[in-house]
Amino acid sequence: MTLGETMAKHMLCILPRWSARVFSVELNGASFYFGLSEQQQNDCGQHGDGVPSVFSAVDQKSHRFYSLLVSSMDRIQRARFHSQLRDKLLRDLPTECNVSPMCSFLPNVQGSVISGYLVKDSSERGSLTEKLLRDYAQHDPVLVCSYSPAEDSQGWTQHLWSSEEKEYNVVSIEEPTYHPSTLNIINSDVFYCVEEASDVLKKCGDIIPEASSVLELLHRHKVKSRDKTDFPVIVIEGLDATGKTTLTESLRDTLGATLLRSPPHCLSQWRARFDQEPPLIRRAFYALGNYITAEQIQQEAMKAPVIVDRFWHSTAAYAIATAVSGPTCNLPEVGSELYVWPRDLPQPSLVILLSLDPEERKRRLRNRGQGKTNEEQELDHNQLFRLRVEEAYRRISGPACVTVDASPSADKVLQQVLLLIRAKCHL
Ligand SMILES: Nc1ncnc2c1ncn2[C@@H]1O[C@H](COP(=O)(O)OP(=O)(O)OP(=O)(O)O)[C@@H](O)[C@H]1O
Ligand SMILES: Nc1ccn([C@H]2C[C@H](O)[C@@H](COP(=O)(O)O)O2)c(=O)n1
Repeated sequence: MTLGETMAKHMLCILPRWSARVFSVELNGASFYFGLSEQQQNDCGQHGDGVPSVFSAVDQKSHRFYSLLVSSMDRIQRARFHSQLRDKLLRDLPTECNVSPMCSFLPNVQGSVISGYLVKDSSERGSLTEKLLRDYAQHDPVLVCSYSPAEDSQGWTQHLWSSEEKEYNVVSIEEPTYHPSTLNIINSDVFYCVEEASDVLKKCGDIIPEASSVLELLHRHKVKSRDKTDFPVIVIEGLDATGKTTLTESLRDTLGATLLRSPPHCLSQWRARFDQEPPLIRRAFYALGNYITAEQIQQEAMKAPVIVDRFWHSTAAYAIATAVSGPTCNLPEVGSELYVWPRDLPQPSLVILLSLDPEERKRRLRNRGQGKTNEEQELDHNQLFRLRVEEAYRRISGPACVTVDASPSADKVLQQVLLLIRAKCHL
């Protein structure tokens, strides 16, 4: 079957429910929603005040809009093509084109999100953009639509560039209860069992040879059981530069404990490689790192207390905060299943979250003067992202984290944490 035939078959699955789908565009930090209607109504109530604001401003009528939704059937291919598509659009389109993240989804239906981009073209040479996007529609796994002012000039029409060339009225809709970015988190951004994360890495063995090495290590470090360990296991969490390294090393020395970290040292050589990959693959790598660390914890906690620098709280909190955009109210609600600890990952005895005023954190980062990962730079530049990570940390349950103010001196923070450990773990 050719790529075109495979895509046509896949599109047939989407199209029957096309008009039930909602479209969401992320523009200047806000989400805009619109829907589709198949009926041709002359009634201006169809559009009128209800024209979705992405299209509503008068001057927008001189622009051309296009949407591209990634429609490959294979989810690894879909994840990789989604991140390549943005680079491709920014490289190929005239500079007057603006590219914003968009997606289409069935309201409140888990796993229904199809991601893509909205292109707003303000260039004089509209034909160039159109020619380019027609070429994408033919050769790439994307479903392309264009938008034009409706004939009654009251609203907008969506033209689907499939073999059917169907048209729909663009209609305004109410904001859905759940932000679409929360709908595809399970086993795409956050993994709730080892099999789901391993499955992702198994499927990318052909394109990422390092994936097989990670799986081999995982096989050698299989978690044996979830039985209670002889000695307590204490996890230290927090944003970068909140003092985790400083504290975990002091705890190791004071308690005569073993210090472990997630991802474990044995994965360090592949971390940078997986950090370049889209969230599906990157998060699966970190999820598996937790299972390898869990096996090391089980071994070591038979002999002495164990201190762990980052564990599942970090994996889930960063993944959820990245998947969701905008303010913290877009996060999955408190008590959501998305915050629940994986059933096959042994739980630590205590999780401490170090919290620090953003200005002091920046000061410590400056003083330390090391290079930063993209996500660390994002924490610096994007205060909404930082708030989402911190809030997601606090919402994770079973075990929930105990927040400790990390602004006093390193010794005071150590004493405070020792008090908590002695109270909770009877050390
Ligand atoms: N309580 C404290 N008061 C003042 N400075 C501190 C304190 N704890 C740590 N620091 C300093 O802040 C900087 C960051 O600390 P540290 O490396 O321990 O943070 P971290 O959370 O492990 O960071 P990362 O996650 O990026 O590795 C270091 O220069 C450290 O010496
Ligand atoms: N168990 C873990 C540990 C780390 N991560 C991710 C989250 C951030 O992107 C980054 C922070 O790690 P650091 O730079 O402090 O080593 O790594 C994770 O997902 N799970």
